[in-house]
Amino acid sequence: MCNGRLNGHHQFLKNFEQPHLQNAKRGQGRGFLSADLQILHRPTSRPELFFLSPAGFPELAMEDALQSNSFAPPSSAVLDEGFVGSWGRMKDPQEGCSFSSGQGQDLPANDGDPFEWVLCVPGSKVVTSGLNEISSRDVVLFVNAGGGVLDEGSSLRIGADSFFQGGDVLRTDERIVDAGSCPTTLYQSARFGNFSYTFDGLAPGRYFVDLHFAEIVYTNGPKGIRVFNVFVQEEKVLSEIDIYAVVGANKSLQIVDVGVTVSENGVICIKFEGVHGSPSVSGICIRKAHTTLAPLRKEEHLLCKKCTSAIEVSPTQSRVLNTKSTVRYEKKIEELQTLCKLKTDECYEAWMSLTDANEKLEKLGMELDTKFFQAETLDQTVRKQTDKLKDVSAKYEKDKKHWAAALNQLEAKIQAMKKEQAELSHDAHECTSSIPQLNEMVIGIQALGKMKTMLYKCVEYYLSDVYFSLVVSQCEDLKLKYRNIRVFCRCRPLSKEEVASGYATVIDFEGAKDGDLGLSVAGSTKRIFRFDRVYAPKDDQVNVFADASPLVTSVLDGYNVCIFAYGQTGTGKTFTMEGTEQNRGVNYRTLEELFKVAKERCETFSYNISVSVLEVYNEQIRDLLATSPSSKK
Ligand SMILES: Nc1ncnc2c1ncn2[C@@H]1O[C@H](COP(=O)(O)OP(=O)(O)OP(=O)(O)O)[C@@H](O)[C@H]1O
Repeated sequence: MCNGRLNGHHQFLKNFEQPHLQNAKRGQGRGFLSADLQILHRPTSRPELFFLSPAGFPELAMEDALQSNSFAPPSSAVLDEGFVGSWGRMKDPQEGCSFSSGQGQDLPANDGDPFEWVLCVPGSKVVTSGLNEISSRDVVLFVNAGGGVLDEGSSLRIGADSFFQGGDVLRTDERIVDAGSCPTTLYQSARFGNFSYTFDGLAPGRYFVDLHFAEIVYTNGPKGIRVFNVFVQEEKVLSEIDIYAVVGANKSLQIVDVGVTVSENGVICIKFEGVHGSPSVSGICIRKAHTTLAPLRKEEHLLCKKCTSAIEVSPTQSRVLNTKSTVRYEKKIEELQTLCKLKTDECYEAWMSLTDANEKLEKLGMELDTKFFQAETLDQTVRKQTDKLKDVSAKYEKDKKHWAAALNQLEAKIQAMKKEQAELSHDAHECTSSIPQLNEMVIGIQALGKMKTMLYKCVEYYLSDVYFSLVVSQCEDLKLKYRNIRVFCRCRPLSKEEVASGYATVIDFEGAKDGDLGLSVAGSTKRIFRFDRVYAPKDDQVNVFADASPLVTSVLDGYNVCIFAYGQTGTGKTFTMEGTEQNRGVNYRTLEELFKVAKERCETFSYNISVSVLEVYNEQIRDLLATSPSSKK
């Protein structure tokens, strides 16, 4: 914003004598209308122009002012203590003009803020672009903070870091620029952290302290990352210094001529206090002040944070600034108090909300515990069930193996039985075809036909002894010859008509289960007839077929079988063989059994079944299924 010191000793007028200012004074540049204009130019990479006019601020053509290269930068500028007038400021012409102005002691401000200042001891100054040669004669002590001895052939000898308490060491190999007469290596090391220096053994008197800084860690900033205060003999000499903000990284920054008085104890104590981040220092130089210092004027030095210029202000200006600062800080305090109340309210609300949330959380925690317990119980149950399942699975696997083995054995047995059956079947066929007595069997059947006649006679003549003996003897004879012939006797119950007519049964079924049939005729002794089996009236169709069914299986095994019913008219032949639809007789049941067994054996045997229906009547055979009358016989 402004360059050099405004020392308030009428140099204002002196500067007016300088050629470049005279040019401006004379208004030789286009648009300079006021003869009382003072132009201060800061020779930095970001040029800014600072205009002062004790007799009212002129209307300037800013572009003209910027384009005017006729003036050289002054080494210092002046602001008179009694200065009453106008000021103006113009920033960075490369980025476009911005302009502000003010009146009288209302010095140029930075964005409306009166001063952002960091240097606060009288007499000291900031050097940002290298220090002029330091006279080694004046140097009492020079330490390289964080580093070793620096000689480098110059007359100035810088000692190794000492007299410090606390802190750590920083180093860099980066190149340091703008070190001036000091060796650049001085700035390549630093002491940082929580530290202080106590220099002792000094003769009482006045000294100057120079502080050397460089930002070698946060080389990309940002601003504000390392801000700190410096105290010399408990007096704050630097307030909120931000090295990076002032000079950037790897560049020297020096605060020189910090005046200090050493008392009888011979000690200079320098303390560093971090505001943001850790403080750091690269070097400390203590020089003897040879001249008797004039009594300190109550002036203050200000440093613009943006342009790093040191500004020396008078007590009057300082008072104005202090008042403004006080007002500003009071306003800020008020704002902060309001903000604080707001935050307190917010905190209370947040606290209430937190309490509520805690209660809910506690409740949820209890629910969680319950759920956890339930889950544990379920887990145990599941584990038990799993164990049981494992047992069952193991048992199942064992049984499976057992039954698989048993099945294999059974299959082997079945195979063996099938083979045996096939052999037997084969044998049976051979046997059937080679039965030598087949003709005799036919004769036997014919004999049975004769028996029919005899039985008729038996029944008609109430079974006379002669016939009966004949039948019995012939039966015995047939039994001996043909053991496969069985004779069953079935006696039907008396019909309703017979009962109504007063008939009574003459048959005694006492020995029926042994195959004996007794006839009780009045006036004569009881006669016994023997059969393979006798069916009483109470025996039904199922009982009768139970004895016939094994013969059916014999048929499918290859044997010839003949079942026929024989008897007097009305004795129940048709009922026994055919039966009724609801109560099937032997014929139907035989066919059912035939098909059933044939189906069971279908994988082993294939059967052809044919049916013929014949009527034998009066020695005549008639085909009941014949379609034409001629083929009936
Ligand atoms: N066991 C029985 N139980 C009940 N009723 C029977 C029984 N046997 C036969 N009957 C009945 O007796 C009657 C005569 O029977 P069925 O017609 O079967 O005799 P049949 O010997 O065939 O006669 P035919 O030689 O004249 O044809 C029929 O009404 C029949 O229902």
